[in-house]
Amino acid sequence: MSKTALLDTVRLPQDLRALEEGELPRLADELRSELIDAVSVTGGHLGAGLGVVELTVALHYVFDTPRDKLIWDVGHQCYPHKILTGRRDRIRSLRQADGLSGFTSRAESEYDPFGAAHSSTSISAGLGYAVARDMAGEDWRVVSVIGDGAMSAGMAYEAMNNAGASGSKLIVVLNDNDMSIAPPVGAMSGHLSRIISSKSFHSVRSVGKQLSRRFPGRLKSAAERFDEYARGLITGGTLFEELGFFYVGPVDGHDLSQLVPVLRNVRDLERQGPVLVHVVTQKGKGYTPAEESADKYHGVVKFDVVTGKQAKPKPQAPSYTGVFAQALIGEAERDEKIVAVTAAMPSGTGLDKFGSRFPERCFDVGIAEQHAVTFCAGLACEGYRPFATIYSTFLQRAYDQVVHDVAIQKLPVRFAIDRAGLVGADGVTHQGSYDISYLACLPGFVLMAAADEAELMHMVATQAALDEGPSALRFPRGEGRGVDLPERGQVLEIGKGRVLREGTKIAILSYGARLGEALEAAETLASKGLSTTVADARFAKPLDHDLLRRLASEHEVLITLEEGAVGGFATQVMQQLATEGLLDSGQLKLRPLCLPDRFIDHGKPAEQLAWAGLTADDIAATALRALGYNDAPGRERPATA
Ligand SMILES: Cc1ncc(C[n+]2csc(CCOP(=O)(O)OP(=O)(O)O)c2C)c(N)n1
Ligand SMILES: CC(=O)[C@@H](O)[C@H](O)COP(=O)(O)O
Ligand SMILES: [Mg+2]
Repeated sequence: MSKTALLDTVRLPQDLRALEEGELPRLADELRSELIDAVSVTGGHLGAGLGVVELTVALHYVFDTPRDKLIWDVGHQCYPHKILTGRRDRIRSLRQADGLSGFTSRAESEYDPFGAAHSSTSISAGLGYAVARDMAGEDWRVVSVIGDGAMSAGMAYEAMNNAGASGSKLIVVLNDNDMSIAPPVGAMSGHLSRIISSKSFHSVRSVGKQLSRRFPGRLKSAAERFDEYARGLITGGTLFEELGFFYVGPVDGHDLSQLVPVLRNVRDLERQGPVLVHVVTQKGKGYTPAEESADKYHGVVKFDVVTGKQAKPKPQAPSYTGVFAQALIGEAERDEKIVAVTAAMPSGTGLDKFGSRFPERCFDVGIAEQHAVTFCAGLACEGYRPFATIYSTFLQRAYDQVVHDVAIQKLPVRFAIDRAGLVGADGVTHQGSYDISYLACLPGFVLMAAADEAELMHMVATQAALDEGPSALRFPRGEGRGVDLPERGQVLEIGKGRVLREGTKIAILSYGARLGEALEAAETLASKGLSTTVADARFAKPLDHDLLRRLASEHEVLITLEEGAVGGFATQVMQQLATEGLLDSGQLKLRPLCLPDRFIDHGKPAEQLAWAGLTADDIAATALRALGYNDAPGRERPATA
């Protein structure tokens, strides 16, 4: 029999449920091998999936998915679930154009009842499902699987507060691997560690086995006895119980002989209200390179399965994140009031470097973007200069804090918005598409976007010096353009852009990192005898009114360019031009190039840029069409879907 024969017989969870319980460890081993092999060719999130292999097998074995709803928090650990739910044949297309999503997706499978990728939504969604089920008088189960890192977010507590007081039956599996992307932070993490290190943890190993012997079946009496037994032996004094949950655990999440009977009994518990099963796992489990690495192979590029060595391409230029971190460290050397805050993304934002240099001035608040923003607001009230360093997509979660706690109070919180624009393989949930739109409408904000890494340094210096009110600086994922870096950033004049190339017929006004494409398009147009100006707006707010007037009155075509959604920079420009009456004559051919009004899926960044119609060819074609060259190369850019 071939090594993967058992996994080959399992296309769907119903096949898995036909196996003998004793066969499950072997299936788990094969599943783990398949996961490692698949991710070695696609890259992606590996450590979290390795840690839930046994849990995934046990959940699909015990619960009647998809009738029972299994909701994974974040969804970055769901590759084993995808392999077992009819998607094994496409697993090597993960995160690639037209391939499987790297997260759960309702559009992809009936086994994904709720789409995710941002954390800590699973208990709320699960409770919604459970209440809907009860109102409809139906009887399926709902299981939400949430990590210890995701437990640090406010939403998880809001949901537990609601669930604990509700009579709806909801099963929450807390997958506690004592890791977030970085080591977990905060008091809750300490609470979980204390539960695990308490006596009850050591007894549960035997308790799990006892349970399986004593209560093997689905009989009501067994379930009731389990209820009593568990109450007496494996619960006690947890925060979850205080919140109205029936707490079960901790359970060894890699021991199927514990997991299966415990889950089975929880499934059959004749008790209303929510249950929390505390499962202890190891991130990266079963793959030595992952287990031994500091980040447990949370996210990897393609790698060699034997050595675990990742195929990281040699960088051509420093990353924006790296330059940001160095620039901020430089500013902080000169200004002791500068502090920096991350919401569980120290390495992704470069604040790990800042934290090494200034441990007392760097704060990882956990997955808690809302708190991060208001925490910064409080720091600013006392004269500190906080940099709230948050990915564009995750800052969405803290919008009211940005408006209510920062903007209305005119507090000088500096938002350093990394991953602004298209992010590649993480896809639709992680695109940094909206920050320009959602910030530019707020009075008093200063908004900047870096066209290259030297500009990024100037903008960090500008933010550091800006004490009057809130500011935001956006920059993309990945490498910079390889420009020379200054010794230190220079403070820029607020609201002033710069002209990089003078022309007479066409003007391209770029905001942010697509300036390179604008310059390339200008070359193409110039080669056709069409003289083209290229300007870098630097600021979306306040706008450079003089520059706008000049570009609008001295050119036949004005193209605005940004890697952001409709309602962003172009909207600000059009508003200003219209207000000044510069559109009244009807002479100017104004063409806004921004992200199309649809969600952009996973793929390579270059593919996504092409889908969005923001390549140099697209820019040139837009100018040509505006001038009546209807046979211009490039695609007609759809305004909407
Ligand atoms: C709102 C939000 N902030 C940040 C992230 C980035 N992020 C993805 S996974 C993760 C760690 C989650 O830790 P945990 O829930 O314990 O899962 P584990 O990776 O340990 O399995 C973080 C911070 C996110 N997805 N969503
Ligand atoms: C699941 C998640 O939200 C993070 O792991 C994210 O994928 C990190 O993205 P970067 O690779 O851009 O840091
Ligand atoms: Mg974790």
